[in-house]
Amino acid sequence: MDSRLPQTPEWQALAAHAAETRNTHILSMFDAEQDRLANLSIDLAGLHFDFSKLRADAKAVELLGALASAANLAGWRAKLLAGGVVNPSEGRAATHAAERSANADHGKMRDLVEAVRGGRHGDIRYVLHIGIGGSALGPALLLDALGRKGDGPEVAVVANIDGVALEEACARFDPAHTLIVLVSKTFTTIETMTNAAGALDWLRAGGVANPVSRCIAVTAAPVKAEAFGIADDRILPFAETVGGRYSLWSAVGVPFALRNGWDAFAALLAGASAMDEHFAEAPFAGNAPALAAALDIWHATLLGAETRAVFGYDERLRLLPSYLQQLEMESNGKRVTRDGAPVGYPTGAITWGGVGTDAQHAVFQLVHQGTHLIPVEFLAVIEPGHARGGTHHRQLLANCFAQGAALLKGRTHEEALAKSGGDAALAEAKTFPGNRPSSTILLDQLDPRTLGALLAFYEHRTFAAAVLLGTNPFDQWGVELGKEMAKALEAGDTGAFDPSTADLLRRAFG
Ligand SMILES: O=P(O)(O)OC[C@H]1O[C@](O)(CO)[C@@H](O)[C@@H]1O
Repeated sequence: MDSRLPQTPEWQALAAHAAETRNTHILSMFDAEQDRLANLSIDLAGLHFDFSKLRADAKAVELLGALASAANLAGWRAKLLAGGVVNPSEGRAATHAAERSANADHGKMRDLVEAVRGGRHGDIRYVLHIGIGGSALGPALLLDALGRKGDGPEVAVVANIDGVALEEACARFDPAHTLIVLVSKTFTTIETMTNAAGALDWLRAGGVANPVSRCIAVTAAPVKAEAFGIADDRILPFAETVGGRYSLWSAVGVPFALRNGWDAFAALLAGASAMDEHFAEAPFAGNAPALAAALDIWHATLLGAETRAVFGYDERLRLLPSYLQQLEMESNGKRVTRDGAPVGYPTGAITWGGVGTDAQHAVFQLVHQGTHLIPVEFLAVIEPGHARGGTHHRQLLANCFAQGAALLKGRTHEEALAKSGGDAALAEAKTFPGNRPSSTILLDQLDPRTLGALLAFYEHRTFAAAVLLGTNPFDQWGVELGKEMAKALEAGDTGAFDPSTADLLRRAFG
């Protein structure tokens, strides 16, 4: 019995099975389970999920299914999708899926997007999107992945309070032709409000007489945006129940719609909606977000993998790891259950990653031969994102698939010896343990629809993991303390701080 885990039969059965099989070779699972590949593969909405190279056998999947039933995943999922309270610490629903349903009302956003793109707000060639966290990472990913296909204004996303970020973006743009989109759910975030003031100064200095008339606000606090001086017809509200890191489907996605047009934004929502339907209806073993979440917990909580790595073998997905870091770590980096009881077991893994093939030449040494257990997720797109011919793309995909195969198979000492002229020490250095878990997500193409489905998959996977862990994925109290302390520090309050912090403050501020 594992005393750190909940004392329920489902968790204890999982713990016992994990103890028995933690070193079972994944290749032997392929031998023992005739239909392993088919059982652990799911196809939907232009995405192919292959979980067969993860280190979980058929029994583990069955026990995870029992855990999902005991945790009432179906009930929580229904509650989420019906707009029930799934965020108890804030007494709120989480209505991001409603933003992409047939009933969502994006009329005001659409009118504004079409007016700007149609030239009815002047000759707008540039958009400065100012926002941070969930008010930046999703839009930045969409624009980086798909923006080069857009024909609307060029967009720069400015997040950091470091003035370098704003200065760099402004240097690219002409104030006479720039629209500012201020995105903040609360409309109080210090970074966004500071950058907003800086951007207005830049417009003013560039000869724009009434800079605030060049702003659009996207917020769940429209009264604050009005107080900032923004006219009602330029305020795009979204619901309090849409969490920042789940908000790109709401008006927070406006810069992508401005760049790529309304049809592209609608296709993004349609792809996400297809994933919502799948999540709502597919039984556990064939439900991509639910199964992925359960397998995440198997590796993180039961096998003790502290991190999980994500590598998109596609330049257009280079911002995916930072987007997922917020989605997964702000959601599932929790130390108490939704009832407020401390958990005694690992919750969300640390998400990190990069882009392939670059990462192979940087961090893969540790992934292949280091001492940590790291489930790796590979993403690749069958249709190339460029017109430079097949060589680039064949090599890109071959490298992606080779990494998963190498992590799985490894290289034995004997094989390494043959490559080391009989030098045993060298052979040991050249040995790869193998049996390292990975999953692969293969996209037919990267377009708004498939990207929408992919991001909705990650959202539901994050939610499903929280349900299995018994935690609340929709609050983020852990970001508050540092914010409060920064305010006090900035105001020069050295007294309340430890000697090291007080010294740093003296050195920097005098
Ligand atoms: O949209 P806002 O209110 O400016 O908040 C930005 C981000 O700050 C956070 O609250 C964390 O500090 C995120 O959850 C959020 O996405």
